[in-house]
Amino acid sequence: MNQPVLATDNLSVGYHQRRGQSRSVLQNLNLSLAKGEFVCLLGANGAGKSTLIRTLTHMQAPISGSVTINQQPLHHLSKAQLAKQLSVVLTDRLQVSNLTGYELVSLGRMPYTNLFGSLNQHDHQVVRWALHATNSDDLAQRLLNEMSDGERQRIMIARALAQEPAVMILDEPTAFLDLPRRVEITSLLRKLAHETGLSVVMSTHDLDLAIGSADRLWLVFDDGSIECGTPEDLILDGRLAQTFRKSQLQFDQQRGGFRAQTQPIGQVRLSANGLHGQWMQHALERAGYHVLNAKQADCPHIQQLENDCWQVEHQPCANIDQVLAYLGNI
Ligand SMILES: Nc1ncnc2c1ncn2[C@@H]1O[C@H](COP(=O)(O)OP(=O)(O)OP(=O)(O)O)[C@@H](O)[C@H]1O
Repeated sequence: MNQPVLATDNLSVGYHQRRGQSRSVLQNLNLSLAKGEFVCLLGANGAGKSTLIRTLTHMQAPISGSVTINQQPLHHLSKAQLAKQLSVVLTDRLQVSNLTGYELVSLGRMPYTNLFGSLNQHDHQVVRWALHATNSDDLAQRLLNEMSDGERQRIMIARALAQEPAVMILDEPTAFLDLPRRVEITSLLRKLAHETGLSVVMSTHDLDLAIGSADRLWLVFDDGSIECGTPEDLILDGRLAQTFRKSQLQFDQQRGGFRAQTQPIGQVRLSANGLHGQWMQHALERAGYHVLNAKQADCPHIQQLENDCWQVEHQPCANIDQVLAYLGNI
């Protein structure tokens, strides 16, 4: 395997307390991030994601162990050297200001500019490239305080990209966004990783998006460890379900999502296929039924006649709503 771009060696992260004591939140981490890899960091609230991100980005000292970037320990790098290797996008609602998008992205060139911060031709080229790569050309002349949260997040990613780092680390970049914008930002980060060779770690609570787009997940467990793997391996071997086992949720291995753990209100048998069949199953489970497809079950049988045309026992139903209503009256 190629050398990792970012790696941790027996890293423990946490907080120093009074009287020289320390409280570690995550321990003995040996993480590695490859070139061009897109990783999502997942874990329950308070699991330690932000603490890890602050430590990986040198904003907080480790309790023990070390972090290296391109084989160099973080603490050996000057601020400017580190900024050329690593850029950070934090959770906090972005501070609105009267800078234009272009001016903000230009700030990403600070590690490369002279004392006065003047940009040369190459710097301007990189700024324009970063704007373009994040689909933000149209934001260049717009004021930050006139942008939506999604637009501001894109421009913050462009600023981080203008640093031309090897690694970009983002703490919940999709936290304040609606679903289409969350999908847009996640796809953008994945694309940047795969097309430009940037290595990206983003923490998120968007399980579906993480499963659907990350090359690997870093899963934070409540014992302070982190398990790494492809989303599919972590689903199949049950580790993803285990991460959130304390919450009253059940992980659905088939669909790759969590469901509230509830007692089923009854059993039904479903004979259906295709898209309509999938959504019928979804509706039945949402309504609280345990759905079987085995023939032996002695329970109401829902049969698909064609697309959204159903028969429950001998009752024809024209849509899912009618099936649920009929079942409710049996
Ligand atoms: N400044 C601090 N001093 C001491 N303990 C802290 C500090 N900040 C966070 N913690 C504790 O460290 C643990 C991990 O917090 P952290 O914010 O890293 O979790 P998280 O996974 O990012 O949570 P969330 O998903 O809610 O953002 C928590 O128990 C938290 O209370």
